[in-house]
Amino acid sequence: MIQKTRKTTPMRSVSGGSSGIPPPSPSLRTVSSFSNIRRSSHMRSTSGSSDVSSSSPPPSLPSTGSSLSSSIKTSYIQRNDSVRKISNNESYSGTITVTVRVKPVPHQNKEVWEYSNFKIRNVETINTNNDEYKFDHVFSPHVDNFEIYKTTAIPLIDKLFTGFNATLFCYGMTGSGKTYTMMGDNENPDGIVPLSVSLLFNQVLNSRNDKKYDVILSYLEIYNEKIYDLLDDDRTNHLLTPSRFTSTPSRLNSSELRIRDDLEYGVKITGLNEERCDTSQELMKWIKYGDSNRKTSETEYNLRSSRSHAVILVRLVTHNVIDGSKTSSTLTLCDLAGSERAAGQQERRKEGAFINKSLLALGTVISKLSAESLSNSKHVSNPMGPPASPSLNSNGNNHIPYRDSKLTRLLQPALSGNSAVTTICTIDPRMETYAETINTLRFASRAKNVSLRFNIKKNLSTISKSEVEKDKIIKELTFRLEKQKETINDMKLKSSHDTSNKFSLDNPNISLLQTENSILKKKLENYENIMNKDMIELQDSQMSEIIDMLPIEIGALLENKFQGMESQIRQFQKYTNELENKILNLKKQNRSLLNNSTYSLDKDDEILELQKMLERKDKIIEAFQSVSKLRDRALKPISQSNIASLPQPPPISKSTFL
Ligand SMILES: Nc1ncnc2c1ncn2[C@@H]1O[C@H](COP(=O)(O)OP(=O)(O)OP(=O)(O)O)[C@@H](O)[C@H]1O
Repeated sequence: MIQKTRKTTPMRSVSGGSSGIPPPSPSLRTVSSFSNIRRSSHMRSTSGSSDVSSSSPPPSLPSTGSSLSSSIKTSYIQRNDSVRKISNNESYSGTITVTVRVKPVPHQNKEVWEYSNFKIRNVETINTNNDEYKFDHVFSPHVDNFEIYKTTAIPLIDKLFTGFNATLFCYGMTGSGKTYTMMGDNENPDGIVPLSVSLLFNQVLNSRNDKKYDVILSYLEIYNEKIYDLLDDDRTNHLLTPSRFTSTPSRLNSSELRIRDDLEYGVKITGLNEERCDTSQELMKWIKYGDSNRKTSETEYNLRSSRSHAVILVRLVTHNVIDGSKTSSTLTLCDLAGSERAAGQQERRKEGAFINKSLLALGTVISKLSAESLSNSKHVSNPMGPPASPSLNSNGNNHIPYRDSKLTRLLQPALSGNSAVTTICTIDPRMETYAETINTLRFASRAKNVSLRFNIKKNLSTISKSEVEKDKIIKELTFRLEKQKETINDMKLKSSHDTSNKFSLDNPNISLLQTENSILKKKLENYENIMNKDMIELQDSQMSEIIDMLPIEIGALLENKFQGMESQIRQFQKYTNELENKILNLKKQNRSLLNNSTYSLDKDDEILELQKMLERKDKIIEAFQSVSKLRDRALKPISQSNIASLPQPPPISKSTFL
């Protein structure tokens, strides 16, 4: 495999001196946590000191290349002034902060924000024809990004600096202004993301001397229910083609990342690149680089619509110089893809289906959390009622279907209460989008009910020694594996050019390396399995993902086949049990006849004949069952969503059958 070509700059320690430790391979991927990414592929840090290997974006990207590769990085940025002090065990609890932003429409009367279908009553209230919705803030169309940033993002950055995770996501139909809110546009480039990044670095640079900070960026997208790294170098070469912003799938080289549960951090994304940034400009260049990798195409309502959910993760690691403690908090900024009606083109329809499916999953999660919160608050407000249970909703059902989509899996830690959460719901007020507006308002009002169930905990550094050691082994093995793959490739290449056939493909050196390589691979898998404590669960979820990906007809067919088989097996078991009993009885009778010296061989033949006959009948029953199941299926297709919840068939033991 060809090694990635990302450049590295010399490492520097806190004091500015070089550590002498070689930088990790830029192709190494790390295991990162969504809510609390705990390692950087380009940073090694121990308490009090750190060795940094910084990297710059690939040189092929003109806007990000030269200035970054030449920039000198320091490991920690000194603080000069005070950041609000809070104790380490302080916790925060609250509800999701919900704001609604109405997109301007041409020729709108700027005095009265009244549309044919709804009215902005005041800064907190929207009235539709039938309902009244209350939110934390309602922004009229004339309000600019800066105002929205002040109300929504500044409080989150404050939280971040006091050690809490903070999450902000934009939700709304396609073209309603999510990307505009998050990133701005060419005319107004200041969206929430650049403004927040700038504030964050401002705080870092003006902080007190007793704290040092690392700011580490990851950027991913969820496209068609797959997670991709937007900072992945592998994507650049083939993505920098004219087709980048078309709907042609362009992920030939980039690999899908896996998400897994993690006891400590909620969820982790394996292999996500991390970039340590020292300035807001540097961080924004990486984000722009990631944006250029993001999937966009044209929808009915947006010429350049985001076809993926984009998630920016900015991790702030705070090192307390005085007591040596380390706190890590993550700012998560999500620009979700917009919901839309079915598109004409097949590729687009598929994208739309995935987007709608994941937004539906998010809606369901929010709805369940909302019902749960309301139910709990009723219990709390009624002292005579049953005690509030944080994990049960009004139906006594505590299942929140986070696993129904990658998006909800990613947001699970935040929505389960390990982060302060703000959502900005954007609406396009035109009559033609009324149905979507109502959907968005309903989503927003449910989100408003969600109280973050558990107190949001600060993330003090608690990585165990064994975890660190395992990580180290995995890194080393991965590195060796990559190196050996390279050597094998080199040797193969040489052998194809070498007329003396010194390096022929059956060269023992190559075989030896290949064997060694497969052993390394096994070792690596083994270690990854050890790390991956919930491997079985993951495999289950992978299975259900595969089922989810299947076209609905195949899903329904499989489901019917499955049910048919299940029913047949049950009937077989029952039937053969009866047969066994009959035959046992006959044998008993025969034995007693034998004892009475009246035994006849005819009886044995009768039993055998009976067995054969029953076997034939089994087959007939089986055929009947298949036909009847197929008929049932044709008459009443079963929805795909039932597939996952089907019970497992009873175990079949050979002895059950004759
Ligand atoms: N508040 C606003 N003021 C001015 N222009 C806006 C505003 N909101 C959106 N727009 C413009 O509307 C168009 C669509 O907006 P945007 O791309 O942000 O929508 P979106 O919700 O991200 O859509 P999608 O889900 O399809 O990606 C853009 O040209 C954007 O500049």
